[in-house]
Amino acid sequence: MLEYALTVLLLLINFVVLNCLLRQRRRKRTEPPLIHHYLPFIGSALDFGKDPLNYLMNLKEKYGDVYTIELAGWNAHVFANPLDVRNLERTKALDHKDIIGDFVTCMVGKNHYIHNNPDNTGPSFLERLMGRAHSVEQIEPTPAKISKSIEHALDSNLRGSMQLSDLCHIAKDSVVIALRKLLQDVGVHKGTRKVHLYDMCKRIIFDITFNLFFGSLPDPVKRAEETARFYDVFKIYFAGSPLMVDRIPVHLLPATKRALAKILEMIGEINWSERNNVSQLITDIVDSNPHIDFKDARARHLMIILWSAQANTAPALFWTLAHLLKNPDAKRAVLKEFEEFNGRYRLRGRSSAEPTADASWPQMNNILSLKKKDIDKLVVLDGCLKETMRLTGSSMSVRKAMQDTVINTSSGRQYAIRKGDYTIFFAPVTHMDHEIFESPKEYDYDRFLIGEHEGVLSSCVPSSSCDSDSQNSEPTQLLGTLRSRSRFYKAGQRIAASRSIMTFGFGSTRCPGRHIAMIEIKLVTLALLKHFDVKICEPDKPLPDFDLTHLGFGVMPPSQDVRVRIALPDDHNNNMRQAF
Ligand code: HEM
Repeated sequence: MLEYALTVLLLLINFVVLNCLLRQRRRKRTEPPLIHHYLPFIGSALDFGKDPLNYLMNLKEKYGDVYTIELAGWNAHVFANPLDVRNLERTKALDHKDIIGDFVTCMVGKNHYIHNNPDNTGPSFLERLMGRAHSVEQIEPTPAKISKSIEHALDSNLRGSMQLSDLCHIAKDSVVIALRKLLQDVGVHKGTRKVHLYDMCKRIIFDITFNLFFGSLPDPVKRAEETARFYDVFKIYFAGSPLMVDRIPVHLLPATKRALAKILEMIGEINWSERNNVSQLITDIVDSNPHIDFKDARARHLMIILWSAQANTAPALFWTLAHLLKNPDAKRAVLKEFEEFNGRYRLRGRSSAEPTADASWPQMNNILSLKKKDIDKLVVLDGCLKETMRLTGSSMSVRKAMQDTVINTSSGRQYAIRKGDYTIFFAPVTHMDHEIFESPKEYDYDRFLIGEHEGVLSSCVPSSSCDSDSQNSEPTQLLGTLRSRSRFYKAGQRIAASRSIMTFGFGSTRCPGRHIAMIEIKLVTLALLKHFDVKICEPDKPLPDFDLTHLGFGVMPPSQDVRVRIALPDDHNNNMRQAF
């Protein structure tokens, strides 16, 4: 009996080994160098997961700018030179729709597609959404039309400059209301309070995003209660979502599954007609199909928007603040620029936000009166955000070859790519490139600036004055001379600043929410650092490492939270009287 079992086992092992050998990919002459792995299917996944940047950089050193790895069953061609991004963008056969569709399907635990891919031979967008309850012909508008209108809604409402100005207008109220709610809840008006910075960023970004996109209840108390109810459920789902993206079946994550079901139910029950300022993006998505059966799919779609708008913005805000708090020169320069801007334009604003009953609480009129075009002028702040995006961005832009194709590289070589293969561009490979950025691991707040700034910044009136709330400083040459840096160089070739930071992906599919994300982060940063006294509790401790579970999504969250002390500035009341 034992002999029989052993023979079966040996046969089985032989079969598996033979199968793996036969299925092993063989490189064709025109294809990129192929890295062989000991573990079939898993391939590079373990090494990549441990230390992706070093793993890919070592391979680049050995094999050059383009090579092929097997990553958890995918044949992935890694492109490691930002000068090749333009060619990747231009290659029509490369597509991201299946990738996003797959990602979204993981996120909601069932088939759900954001784009209708005409090349898909499988069930279409609505067939998937509706579990085939209806044939495509029965549904009006058609799946392709709905998909198109959602794509259009994302594109026009998040990228158009008029629409962004409108969003910015609502966002500044949302920022002031969210900050006031959170900081008064922890008791900052009663004295210094210690809070966890990342936790605070997640709460603030949720409050802003939810009310900015989904609109808000007119009654401030009900608005706050509703936001808190949504956040309590959302945060459980959010914590489990990286595991869902890693394809852990949702039924193995009971808390996440319950939170997902609950949040979809809550979204489905929203009465849009009783809300103020529902964004055009959400209105367009809600209107994209009036069919009653679309309700569940619509809730899933809105949930994806809610998730996409938080997942990277919250960690990006955390790192922006953490780096500014760790680097007093950077913080001083940001506040100095804002003061000069205020001094020059004498910002005065009116809020649609309810005025606070507590007169000693900052009204933040200078934040409330900022317009998008004003924010665009704050180049030092913008430079700090870019530097943060560079240091913390881990986006992995993946495209699928929908047919056999050839990609040219900047070195003049051509590589054949097979239909069904993937191309990968991992942003940190560019962000940490010594040829493009000097000392790339360091935070250098003026890396993205050019102009005669050094003397001006360091000669800025003593730090206490730079930190003060005074609005009276005369404009100096600072605003006039500093500009955002528009290009970098690698191997003597120009790289546009937009391609030197790839945290938002690249090409036509670059994150549509990037502009509003930056606006939110800039508004919160200014409001918090300008109107409150914020300090890291343990200033000598280095900032935490990255939480690698979010690798490839965009911005990596911290592996640990950082405690900060927040208080109203000592001279708050005096300044308020002087300034307003
Ligand atoms: C710091 C903040 C953010 C970062 C780093 C970020 C990053 C990204 C990345 C890397 C992609 C994939 C792009 C590609 O495949 O090339 C993406 C897609 C997307 N992002 Fe963002 N994102 C941020 C904020 C937002 C916000 C605030 C929204 C608001 C709604 C948003 C909505 C989306 C959507 C809808 C997609 C899918 C686009 C499509 O496939 O058509 N993102 N984001």
